[in-house]
Amino acid sequence: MISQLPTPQPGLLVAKARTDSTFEQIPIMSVSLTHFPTLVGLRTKIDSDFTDATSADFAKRRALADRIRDASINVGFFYLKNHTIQEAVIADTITAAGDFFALPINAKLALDIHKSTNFKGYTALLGENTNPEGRGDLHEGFDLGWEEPGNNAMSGVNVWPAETLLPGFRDVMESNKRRYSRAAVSLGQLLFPLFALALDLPEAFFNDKTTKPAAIMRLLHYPPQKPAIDDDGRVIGIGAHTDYECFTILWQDAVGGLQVQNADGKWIDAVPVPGTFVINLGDQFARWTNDVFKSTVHRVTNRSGLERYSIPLFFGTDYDVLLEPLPSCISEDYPPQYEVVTAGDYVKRRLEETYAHSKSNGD
Ligand SMILES: O=C(O)CCC(=O)C(=O)O
Ligand SMILES: [Fe+2]
Repeated sequence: MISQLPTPQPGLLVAKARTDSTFEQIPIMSVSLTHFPTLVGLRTKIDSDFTDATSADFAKRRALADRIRDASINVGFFYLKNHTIQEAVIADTITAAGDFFALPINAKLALDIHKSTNFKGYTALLGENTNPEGRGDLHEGFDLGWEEPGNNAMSGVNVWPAETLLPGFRDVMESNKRRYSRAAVSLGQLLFPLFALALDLPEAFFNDKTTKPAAIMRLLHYPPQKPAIDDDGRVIGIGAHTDYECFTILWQDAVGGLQVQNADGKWIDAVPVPGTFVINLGDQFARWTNDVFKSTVHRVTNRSGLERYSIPLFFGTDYDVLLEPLPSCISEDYPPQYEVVTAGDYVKRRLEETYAHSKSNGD
């Protein structure tokens, strides 16, 4: 495979990186998508207080990218507001998710993710074990992706409940007007140039590496956790983990429970901030940046007594892109930390590990 990296600027970012990520708060960024008219289903929102992610003024884009770099180096998480995904699209998606999870268990298990060859479908309570030291995660999920032709492990068709069983569910997830995933993928495509700038790369650096949005979307439902179920601390909503792709766009409801671990091991609450998404970096970026950008450990424990819903959408690069450390993230004193693998092989391996412990469910 041919290396796609630009001319080396050895060590540049290593020098800028602070590695003592002892953050106590998660920063809030704003993007205003005033120059992004092609997005389907999005409202254009103008807020002059905020730097425009697609401003014609490079200095504004640079300033936003600098803040994103700071968050990426020191926290690995930030909130994004002024994202312009319509509240109605989010609301429709969450209502449909609630209806799906309210189906009888057998109807859901008919779509068990273990039956799928491309990691699509339903994950039962305790079906996933995100932290290998855990005993299973106390959430159920439904995974879908982009049905674009492809020949890799994650591409291919989605699975759906019968229309008679759950009228309108597929339409909400797929129709252009109501589709959350399309809007969120567009938002992700807006973020890639900012991340490139944050890495002192040409803004178009990721364009030819993200030609098929390798985006997996999940509907997640966390029932309230009773104390008894967590006696040994090994069953929580989602066990401590890092995400696998470049970054995640996460919508969370107002219930709370997401926590992010800083370098002291302290768990910082990612409290729900109305009107925002949580953006967090994943392992693909950590590998590309030789850990200069942090793929920060996080978990969810839902002790609210309420049902919690969230929608993560994971953005990776195309399957065959090599996760090579950027020259700016290597120095003589700081050599490459990871073996070079393709983005797709990495994600596939992590997905297989995540579901391995419940494999017999789908047989
Ligand atoms: O539900 C959440 O808030 C987080 C979900 C998550 O971390 C994941 O799916 O990787
Ligand atoms: Fe995660």
